[in-house]
Amino acid sequence: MPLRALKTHLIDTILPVWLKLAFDGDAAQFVEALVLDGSQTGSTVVRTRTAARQIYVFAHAYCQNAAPREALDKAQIAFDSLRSICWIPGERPGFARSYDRKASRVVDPEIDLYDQSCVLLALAWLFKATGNNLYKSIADETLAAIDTTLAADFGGWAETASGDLPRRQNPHMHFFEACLALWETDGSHGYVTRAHDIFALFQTHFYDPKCGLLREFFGPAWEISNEYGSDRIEPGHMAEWVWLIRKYEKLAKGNYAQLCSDLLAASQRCRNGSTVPFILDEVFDDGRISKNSRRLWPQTELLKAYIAEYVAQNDPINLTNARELAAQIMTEYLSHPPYGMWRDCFDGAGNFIATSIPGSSLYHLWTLVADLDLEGMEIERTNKGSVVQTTLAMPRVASM
Ligand SMILES: O=P(O)(O)OC[C@H]1O[C@@H](O)[C@@H](O)[C@@H](O)[C@@H]1O
Repeated sequence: MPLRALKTHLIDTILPVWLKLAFDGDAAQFVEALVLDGSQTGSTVVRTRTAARQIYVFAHAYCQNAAPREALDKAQIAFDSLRSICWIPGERPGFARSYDRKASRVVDPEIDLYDQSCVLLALAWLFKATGNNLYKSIADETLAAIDTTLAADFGGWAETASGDLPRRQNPHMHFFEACLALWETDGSHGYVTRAHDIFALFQTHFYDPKCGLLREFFGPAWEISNEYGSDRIEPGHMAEWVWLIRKYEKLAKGNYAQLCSDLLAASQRCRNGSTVPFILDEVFDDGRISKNSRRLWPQTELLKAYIAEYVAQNDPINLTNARELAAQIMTEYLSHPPYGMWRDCFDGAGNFIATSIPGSSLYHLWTLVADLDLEGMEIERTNKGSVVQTTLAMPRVASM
């Protein structure tokens, strides 16, 4: 029962182990990454996005009754510390991109839409977990900062305050994710409007219907050109959009079944051989491999897409794919020492090549199981493979 095993492993083992090993009590902050033996002896620089994502995980897990003891306290302390160090007030406000958790000083003052988005996601769930209106008002302040500091021509937001190129879809995707979370947890008009705006941007610029692919990089007015790297495609993001669009579809009461099915098929094709269950980190739009490696996070996004498609369509193929991929993720990425950690990256030949255990992957693992309602998804089989419980009940997705 691989989906159940994965969910159990995440909640019973990975969350408590990570909370214990990756929270630096002296600095009141999570780490960017652990070194391969599971210790904190690496760099003390933390990206705002990584800190915010870990805060989000434990706040959301608290709401799902899945959090270890002290998780919400640590998430709140970490948010206080993040805000006190990284918030840059003034005419162009926002959260700085990274800081040194030991020295309590900003390292990279750039204001990046990606970081603001991860902070908003954390705030949505801190607000939901605690009911404290302070988090809601900081979310509104962050949204206003995005509109002020990252205002851009040609639709969407500038990805950075300095307006560097190429333009990127990825920060907009995470802004979309945060707006959906705030739509669900708070329902404020501003977040609903932004979610619609970003989805419109997806339809007009990010998704290229001519080739059925999601573009990552663009020119200043969303031009598609190899000069800006528009030929580089990330299969994990195509799967991630499937999961997000299925969430949006429910909130906005739309129907994007064909789009989701096309995106998932495009993502699935990006493998190094048809028998390999894992997708690659990056390919070119003509199918050539541009990065012959596979991190953990694209695999969790592919699994989320299979599950989202199964839940939306009750399509047994997606359930079979989900179970098989869950089993492979457990075996390849999650079953090695140090206990409760993950192996984050492999090369094309299957060699383990990660040099750290990045905290950003905890977010991908958690979002995989957060809404996973196993009822109807795991069927007991006898040793001979005959099905004991024969009906595939339509799974319920836990509401927030
Ligand atoms: O590369 P790090 O920061 O570990 O992030 C892990 C990945 O998270 C995903 O959500 C994507 O947005 C990727 O672009 C990103 O690479």
